Amino acid sequence: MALRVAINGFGRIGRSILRLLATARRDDGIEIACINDIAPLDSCAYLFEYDSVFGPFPGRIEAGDGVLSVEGRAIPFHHEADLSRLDLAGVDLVLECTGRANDPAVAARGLKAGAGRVLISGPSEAAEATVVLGANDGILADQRILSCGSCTTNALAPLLRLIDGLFGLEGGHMTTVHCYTGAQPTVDAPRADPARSRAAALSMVPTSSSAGRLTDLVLPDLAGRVSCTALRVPVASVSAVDLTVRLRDRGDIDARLRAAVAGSPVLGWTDRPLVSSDLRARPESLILAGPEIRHGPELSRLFGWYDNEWGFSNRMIDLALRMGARR
Ligand SMILES: NC(=O)c1ccc[n+]([C@@H]2O[C@H](COP(=O)([O-])OP(=O)(O)OC[C@H]3O[C@@H](n4cnc5c(N)ncnc54)[C@H](O)[C@@H]3O)[C@@H](O)[C@H]2O)c1
Repeated sequence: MALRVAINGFGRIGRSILRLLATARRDDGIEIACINDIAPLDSCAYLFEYDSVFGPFPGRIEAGDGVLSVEGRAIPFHHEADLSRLDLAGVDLVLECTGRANDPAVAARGLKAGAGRVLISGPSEAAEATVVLGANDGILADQRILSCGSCTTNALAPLLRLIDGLFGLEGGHMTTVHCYTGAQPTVDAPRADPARSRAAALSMVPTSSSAGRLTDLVLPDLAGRVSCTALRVPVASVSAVDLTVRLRDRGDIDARLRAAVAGSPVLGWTDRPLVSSDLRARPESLILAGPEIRHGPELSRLFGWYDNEWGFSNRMIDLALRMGARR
């Protein structure tokens, strides 16, 4: 039986998930029961059809009378600020993509509405656990509210898990070279964090990353070994992990890493001299870039690309299916 899913918050991640479920992952056995957003249906339908990053939707989109129709498949579309006011009986899982579910009351709204479980598309202290595929998915049980972590945590944690197992990770530092997101303004505007108050497309913006805290949460045995920062750059799509590490065993790192990545469900590898736009719409959590890896006398520099929207949305679907399999 198909997994019945509701999407709450039809922004970059909510729309990417629906686009995936209507295209590359159409046959995954997920039925969209409904979508909810505080923005009007017409605006949401327009942004779903015309996407500045992924291009026009390759199919027919129609909207009207509370329904978003994707290639003739009608999806009820609600316009409700408080999800708990909807009737979600029969919905197995809410994909909570509003960015507001750090608040326990918001995170629980889907359950209050009658849905079976909630998967949050970002860090959340309200979640019973944070699960990152390829890093700590062994802890997946019958939790009712889960967080899928962040895009950067999904990129970094599986890599740390892997290199610690292969070489022994003594310590390191990661900078995510991150495209701008909707959390940054297009022109200077007041924000609590001064760095994030500056025009997103005009400067490289050094700022913080939640990936350090979340990676420690997801990989408690490695907690405290890798610090994290972010450099937000004037690019609209695709980010990179730039990781400098001290490894115990330094023998034949590239070849062993490349062989191990070949068996990973979430990590990839490239030997090509790529730039960020080449990685748009890649489904992996992280694609290691062989040509960018360097080894100094004491430290190694690993580098990988990730499409923070598309890769992460694929992980949301993967995790939803894993949660659904426990129904
Ligand atoms: N953009 C990324 O690359 C990315 C990657 C991984 C995780 N995330 C996380 O996913 C979450 C969403 O990010 P995004 O980039 O999609 O943001 P976004 O701003 O593009 O989308 C959020 C959507 O939620 C809607 N919304 C806000 N309040 C609502 C409410 N009360 N009820 C219903 N809808 C509501 C907004 O109208 C908007 O359409 C954030 O927690 C973010 O950290 C984002």
